[in-house]
Amino acid sequence: MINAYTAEDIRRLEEPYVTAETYDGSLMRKAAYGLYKHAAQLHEQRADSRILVLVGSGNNGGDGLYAATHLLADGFAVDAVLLGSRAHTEGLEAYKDAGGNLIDPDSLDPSAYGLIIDAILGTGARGGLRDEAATVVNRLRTETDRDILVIACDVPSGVDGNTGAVHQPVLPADVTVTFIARKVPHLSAAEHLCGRVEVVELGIEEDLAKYEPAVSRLEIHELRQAMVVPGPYDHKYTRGVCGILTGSEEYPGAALLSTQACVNTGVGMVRFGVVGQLASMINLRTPEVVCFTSSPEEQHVQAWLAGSGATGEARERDIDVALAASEPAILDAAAVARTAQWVSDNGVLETNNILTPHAGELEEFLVWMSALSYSTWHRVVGDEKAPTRAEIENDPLRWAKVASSLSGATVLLKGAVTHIASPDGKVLSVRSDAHYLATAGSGDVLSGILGGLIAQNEAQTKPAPTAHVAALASVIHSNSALLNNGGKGPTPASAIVDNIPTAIAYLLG
Ligand SMILES: NC(=O)C1=CN([C@@H]2O[C@H](COP(=O)(O)OP(=O)(O)OC[C@H]3O[C@@H](n4cnc5c(N)ncnc54)[C@H](O)[C@@H]3O)[C@@H](O)[C@H]2O)[C@@H](O)CC1
Ligand SMILES: [K+]
Repeated sequence: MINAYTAEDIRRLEEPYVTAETYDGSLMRKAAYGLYKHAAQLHEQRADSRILVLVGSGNNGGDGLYAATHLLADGFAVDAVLLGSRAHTEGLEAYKDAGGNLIDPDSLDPSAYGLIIDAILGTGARGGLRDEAATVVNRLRTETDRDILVIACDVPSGVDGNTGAVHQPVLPADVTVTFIARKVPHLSAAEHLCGRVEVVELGIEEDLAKYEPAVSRLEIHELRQAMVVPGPYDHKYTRGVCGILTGSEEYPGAALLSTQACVNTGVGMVRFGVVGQLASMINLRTPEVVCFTSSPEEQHVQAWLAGSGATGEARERDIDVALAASEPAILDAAAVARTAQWVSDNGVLETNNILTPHAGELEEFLVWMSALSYSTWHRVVGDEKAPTRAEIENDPLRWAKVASSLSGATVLLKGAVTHIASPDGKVLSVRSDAHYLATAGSGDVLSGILGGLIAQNEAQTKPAPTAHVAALASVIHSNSALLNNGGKGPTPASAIVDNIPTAIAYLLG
């Protein structure tokens, strides 16, 4: 498991060391040395060009100035621009003593540089870049699209170290060098702005045990543990049965995609609750699916999937059956908002149920929760109003956690970085580089994969933790898209579905 902590917790961890009477500045020296080493290595790709260091007023700028001092000693051509109201005194002195050059922001010529060290704001930032710093970064942003590499010190400046919220303008980094441990932005909303993350240890990492990670990422061996692989004595019922109540006459595609995605996970059987004319369509596309027309309560399944493309009264009843069932349910699309009403009438769900909203659906869910379950809302959120979609997108970690806490269910909040929050407060994230995934139908495929994987786990005596299975589903979804032309071209939902078996085979190694 790879863990990330809030900037606040890391500051708390450092505090006793940096405020000790005997403190000799060694933490910053180690941090700056690590930054310098990575900068020198990255600069190899831009040999013969100059290095520009953007320096802010705090210790992040101090790291930048000390790293620049090391680079000067190695003979690199370095310029620094001071962009804060002041600069780290000893760092600036060391830089000047080494013959370091300070340049005026107005006379900055971006074309001279092959590498920028972004040391304007770190974990002490409040809000985004302002004034001259914002102007300079805005100018450089257009250049970095072309040919300048960027190394961020701790976090790309303008990114919130506690939440990952992005306050533009931000220089997207090729590499981010952070200290002690990853911070929230490195595994959350701002991850795509951080580039490759390098952690430099400062010798006080043992103290991390005193802090809870804010967000974690599963490694490949942990993902594999959540995958149920059949053995010689398995048969279709030991492999899990997933009951699917998706699609409608209005949206038949959601039913086609979710059932086929589920079948492609290797689940023992998919039972599909028919509405209208869906049976023939489903069976033409995926003959493996077993359709039923009786009440879902009469079916024996290990997991339910409901909500995707579900409109009309029959599907509304189906969503309520899935919510009330003792088996775990994947509650997608229309079922997300319905869950808010159900929870206010019946109390919270079990952890093994999974809500799978995108930010817009989560907004709707939270608006309903704040209106229908006000006392619970107040206990969890306080006096704050329900967030807008934009606010959720800027702090997905927090709002996924809130939704999980309010509903009792596991919440998988979809995005380029997907967050999976459990009611115990733990959050996993999954990064996807398959940006072509953002198309209609893609979510139906994810819900189908999730239904298949949950059903397979539930058929075991010891199922993997729900959040781990959700993370696995998200990874398989993204990898299935990447398998389509390496993710470099469009990946319609149908193409993702077709790649699921191969993505699973690759993941299992
Ligand atoms: N505490 C330590 O000993 C260590 C700190 N380290 C570095 O120090 C950084 C944290 O240092 P600081 O606490 O000084 O914080 P920062 O360097 O992030 O900056 C804080 C300074 O910027 C100002 N500021 C805050 N928000 C601003 C905004 N939006 N626009 C303009 N100015 C703003 C503040 O008034 C303050 O002067 C870390 O990110 C890391 O790079 C490392 O050297 C490791 C050791
Ligand atoms: K920075």
